[in-house]
Amino acid sequence: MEALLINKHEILKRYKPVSVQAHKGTQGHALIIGGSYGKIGSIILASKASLKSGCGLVTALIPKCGYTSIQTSFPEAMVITDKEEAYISEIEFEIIPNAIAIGMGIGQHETTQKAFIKFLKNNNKPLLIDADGINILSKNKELFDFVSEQTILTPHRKELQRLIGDWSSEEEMIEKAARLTESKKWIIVIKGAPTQIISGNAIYTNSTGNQALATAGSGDTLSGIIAGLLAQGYTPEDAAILGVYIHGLTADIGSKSLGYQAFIASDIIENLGKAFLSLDENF
Ligand SMILES: NC(=O)C1=CN([C@@H]2O[C@H](COP(=O)(O)OP(=O)(O)OC[C@H]3O[C@@H](n4cnc5c(N)ncnc54)[C@H](O)[C@@H]3O)[C@@H](O)[C@H]2O)[C@@H](O)CC1
Ligand SMILES: Nc1ncnc2c1ncn2[C@@H]1O[C@H](COP(=O)(O)OP(=O)(O)O)[C@@H](O)[C@H]1O
Ligand SMILES: [Mg+2]
Repeated sequence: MEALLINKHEILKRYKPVSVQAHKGTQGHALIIGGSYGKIGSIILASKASLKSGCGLVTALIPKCGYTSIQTSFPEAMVITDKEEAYISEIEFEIIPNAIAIGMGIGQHETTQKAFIKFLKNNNKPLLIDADGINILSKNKELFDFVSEQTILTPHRKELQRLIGDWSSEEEMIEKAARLTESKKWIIVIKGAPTQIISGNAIYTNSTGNQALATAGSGDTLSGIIAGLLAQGYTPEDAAILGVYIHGLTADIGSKSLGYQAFIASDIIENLGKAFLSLDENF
């Protein structure tokens, strides 16, 4: 496998500044699906992160319990609510999204699992699967055939272990993950310190980020960033690489004033502007 470092040089090959002629239609529409009672925050974080990563529109598909909190805390998002109060029971939408992120906070209720399976069998949009979406895949491996090529999976190491089984070394972990990406043509973002991305026959190691990111919701936020980039038309590989880099850069920037303890996932979102501006300086 080719081993590459994700540094600014690598990023500037892939990054596209926003066109002067842009309007919200050209910037793409991200659909963020997930949340369950007590975990609506994961979708608020992911939705906000997607819009602040430059997509033009974002819609959140959540259970009814989350409606008021998301519309109040993040009025820019449009919202579709499930008929169920506490969990998602069906995944249906009229909108035509450019990219979808699913799984954050979604839980593993039997009905949610059935809805997720039906969604996978019908989806044809660029897709990111995170968190409980990955856990449902791990429990239903026959679903792998319905996860199309170029789908981005963003497991932390525990989620990865559920997906590919245990490993006795870092090399074995990479080998097992690479076997899966080779056969399914997925892109796997192994979140960690540092994060590594396996795509095609390459493994990319991120050069940004720090322990400020060891905080609830930082992965949900990364899923939103990558979905926002996917919606803008970045290829899945570029969206994953750029998303991981920018996500880590917000912590490098933000922890300078906040330190490591007080930096929380919302600070990732607050520092997205500075992170993108550091790339624009080169254009
Ligand atoms: N505010 C919210 O609504 C939040 C919702 N969340 C959602 O909560 C659900 C559960 O996510 P969790 O990741 O907490 O649950 P998991 O059960 O997947 O992971 C937690 C367990 O995995 C271990 N673990 C976590 N990260 C690890 C790493 N990098 N390396 C090794 N072990 C690791 C922990 O020690 C713990 O034992 C997900 O759907 C997630 O999206 C969380 O993201 C937290 C915030
Ligand atoms: N010590 C660390 N150094 C760099 N990145 C970290 C560190 N700890 C956590 N992260 C990053 O924070 C994110 C955690 O993701 P995840 O566990 O899914 O969070 P959550 O599910 O709570 O949103 C990942 O992107 C991971 O790479
Ligand atoms: Mg997570």
